[in-house]
Amino acid sequence: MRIDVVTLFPEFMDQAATVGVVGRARERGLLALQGWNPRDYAEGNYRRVDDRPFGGGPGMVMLIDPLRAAITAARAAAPGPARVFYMSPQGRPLTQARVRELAALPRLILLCGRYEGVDERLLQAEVDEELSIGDYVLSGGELAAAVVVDAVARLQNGALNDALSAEQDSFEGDGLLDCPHYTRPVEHALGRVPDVLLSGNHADIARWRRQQSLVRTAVRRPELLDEAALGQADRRLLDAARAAEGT
Ligand SMILES: COc1ccccc1CNc1ccc(C(N)=O)cn1
Repeated sequence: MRIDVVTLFPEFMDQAATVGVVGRARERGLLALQGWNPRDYAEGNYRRVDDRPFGGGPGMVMLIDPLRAAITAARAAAPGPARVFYMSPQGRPLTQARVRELAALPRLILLCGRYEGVDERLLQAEVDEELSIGDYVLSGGELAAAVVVDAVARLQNGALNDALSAEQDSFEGDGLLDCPHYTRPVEHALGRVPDVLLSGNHADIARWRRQQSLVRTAVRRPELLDEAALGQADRRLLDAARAAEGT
């Protein structure tokens, strides 16, 4: 997979794209990443990339032409069509289901806005879809782009060794919250590891983890339960947990 990021601060992406799983995916040739700075395509000796908003109001708006030239250069840098996404609070909320769809695409171009945003004519002409990582406003789209890069990178085959298959088999794969995790020591001032996890009984462990995910989702994010594909066994686990809690 190739991701091109159009941003006034390409160095911003460097760290997020060098450490951990993303860095490893790049080393393994699973992900190619390149930044494109609109300022490199800005005309004039001030190399303007923004200007004042028509209609007045505070702040600045990013100019069409430097962005358009950067997007065109990014498109031309590799073969095949690329879908262009604009990171914006006005975008479609990002979910793991959507991340899985994005991770299957051969190419993404992520457009990062700064200031008050981008001239609407550029968005209409060049952007296929606006994406939001949540209902809040950041000073620029770069952090949102780094979130997308990380989320799709870890889904590339070979990026996560065995953890991804576990995730997809487990509940995050079908919309439930994750279960609690424990490691050494068994006994600690903060408490003891649940005995089932020490039992070596893989069926009991899987059942306990499923039940924990179901209960957590029911308590913290009940709206996710409605969308999750719960089986008969799931409902029994939830009922048993509620009976045990006396809730
Ligand atoms: C004032 O900033 C803007 C104004 C308009 C568009 C983009 C920006 C860049 N900022 C962003 C970008 C994305 C998200 C998100 N929720 O995904 C939050 N903020």
